[in-house]
Amino acid sequence: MASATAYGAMLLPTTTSNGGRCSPVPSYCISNKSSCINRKSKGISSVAGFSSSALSLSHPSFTLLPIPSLGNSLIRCQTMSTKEPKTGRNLLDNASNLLTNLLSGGRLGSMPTAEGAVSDLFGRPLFFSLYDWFLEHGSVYKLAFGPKAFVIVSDPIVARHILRENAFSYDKGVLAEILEPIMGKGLIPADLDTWKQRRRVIAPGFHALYLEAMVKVFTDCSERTILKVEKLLEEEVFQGRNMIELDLEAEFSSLALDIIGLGVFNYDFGSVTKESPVIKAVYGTLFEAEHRSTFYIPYWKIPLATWLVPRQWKFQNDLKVINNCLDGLIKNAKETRQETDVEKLQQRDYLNLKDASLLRFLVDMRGVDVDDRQLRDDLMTMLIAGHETTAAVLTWAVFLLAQNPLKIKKAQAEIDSVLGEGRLTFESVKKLEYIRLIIVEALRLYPQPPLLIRRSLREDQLPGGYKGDETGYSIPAGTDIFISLYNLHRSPYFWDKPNEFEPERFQVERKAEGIEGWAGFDPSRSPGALYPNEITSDFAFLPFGGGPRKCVGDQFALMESTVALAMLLQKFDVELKGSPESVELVTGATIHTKYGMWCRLQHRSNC
Ligand code: HEM
Repeated sequence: MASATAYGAMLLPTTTSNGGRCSPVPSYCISNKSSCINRKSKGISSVAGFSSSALSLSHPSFTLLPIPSLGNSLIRCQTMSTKEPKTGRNLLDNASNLLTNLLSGGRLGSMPTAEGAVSDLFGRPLFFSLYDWFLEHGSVYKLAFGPKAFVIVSDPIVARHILRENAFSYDKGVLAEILEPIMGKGLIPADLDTWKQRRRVIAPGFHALYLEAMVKVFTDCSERTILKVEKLLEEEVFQGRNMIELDLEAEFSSLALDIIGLGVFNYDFGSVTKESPVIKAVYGTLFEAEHRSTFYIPYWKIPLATWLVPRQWKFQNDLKVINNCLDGLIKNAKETRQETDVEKLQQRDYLNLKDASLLRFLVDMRGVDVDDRQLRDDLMTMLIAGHETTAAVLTWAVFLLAQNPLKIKKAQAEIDSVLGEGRLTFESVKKLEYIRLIIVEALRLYPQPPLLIRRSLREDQLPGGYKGDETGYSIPAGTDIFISLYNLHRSPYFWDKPNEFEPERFQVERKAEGIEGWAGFDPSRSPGALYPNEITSDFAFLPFGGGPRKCVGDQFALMESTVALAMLLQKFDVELKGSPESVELVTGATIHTKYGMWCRLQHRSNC
């Protein structure tokens, strides 16, 4: 995915980069959105070549702005500030920066300014530039880009102010504009009044017994993936080979789709093993959402575009297929409604319910007679929000692990001692501490989405943050802000060895050491939490955002990823098919690969 509009990205071409590490010569591959769409392939490539059909992913809660694609240098050596500053500015750049200052940038007063050149969008990944500018200008700076200015925030104190302390002075700006045609009044793009009503109803749906029941859904679905791999391996053994090559990103995408369908509306897409018109429509919709987020003009608003532009026509058809499917599920749930108080709903015997889904919970809640349209928007939002993000976390966790065989062994040793050959349960998730930390460390290095988007509804005074202006920065109403989770999670001020894959880091307290206004990282600050979060890190670690708009599905997604990864490593050894450098990255709402995460899998050698 890519850049700046719908998911925050609006208007920029996607850049791609190699995902390799420690290669001396960075090389960037820039391509337009459509060519950067992920490929979903079913099956294996036994030695070379892989077949693929189009797929794309996106978590709609966010997305990026004129965005950032990861520069390979970002990934390379997992460090970022390595490139020569760009010096040459062409006529277009100068004109565009002049416009910026005239039209909007000037209103941001004394804030440090990074002058983005329009040519940067094409010449180097903007994401890489955002990190460089952070190191150069500090953790709150103005990015003057063309006729627009954006404020880039890479500091926990400032992020806390925007997301929690003054949360209702901000909305999702351009992100909401792009997602509204797809998600209607779902939580992400909803207006404040609708959001308040629906959040109050949806959040209690992710209660403890529901999550416990979901662990069974996670294991059942992961088992299908494991069986599929086993079967493919068996076929290879017949041919005298003991390993297969598989695009794990595509497999995780199917797995996450099956899980979200069952968990949210009790619908089995069965996408691990088959294709269907509904599955195709889901991927088609995600593709369009991603395209919108990266295109220069809101072409979908052009009168008659729906009828005249073939891709718009297809998009409307895809939406219709999904909506029909969701409408059928809603109708069925309403016909079998058993109205119950929330407290009683939360105490149902979820492990033995035929339908433990969130839809059932929402429909059965007493006193909430929500119309079908709103329910459909809620389901669509969660389908999109919960799918690609989780698939991406698993993909990057495997990418990082595959480069650290010792950490794979350590993870497998934990799995053996907790599970042996046995089946995973809710109780075992609690014991799989190292696997859980691998998941959060993957989210630290590859946050999904890498940026959060906000627009100020009124004038505000941002804090200066660490090393910033002591008096802070005043911003006018209408300021577009990007909280760069990527910068925040790799900030040298808040993390030791920020670019290294070190799951163990979360076990150790990190004192604030003179950083005024930041409480440091302290695992004991959130007693009982299974995973580090924005509270334990005081907003230095924000993979699910923070404050009132924090992700509602965070525990669902974390447990899902923990289960899927543990079950994979319980059975198989995994390595990358090619070098890490050959994994090209594409960014947008989430960070994904250009051609898939091709891995070699074989039965474990050490069990
Ligand atoms: C690893 C997986 C996931 C990640 C990294 C993730 C990340 C996020 C982030 C960062 C936000 C906040 C966006 C903002 O402040 O602008 C968010 C919001 C949201 N997420 Fe997730 N998410 C994940 C999985 C899920 C799942 C599984 C669901 C539902 C089943 C879900 C549903 C939502 C919803 C509905 C919101 C909007 C909340 C609101 O505005 O009240 N997400 N997510």
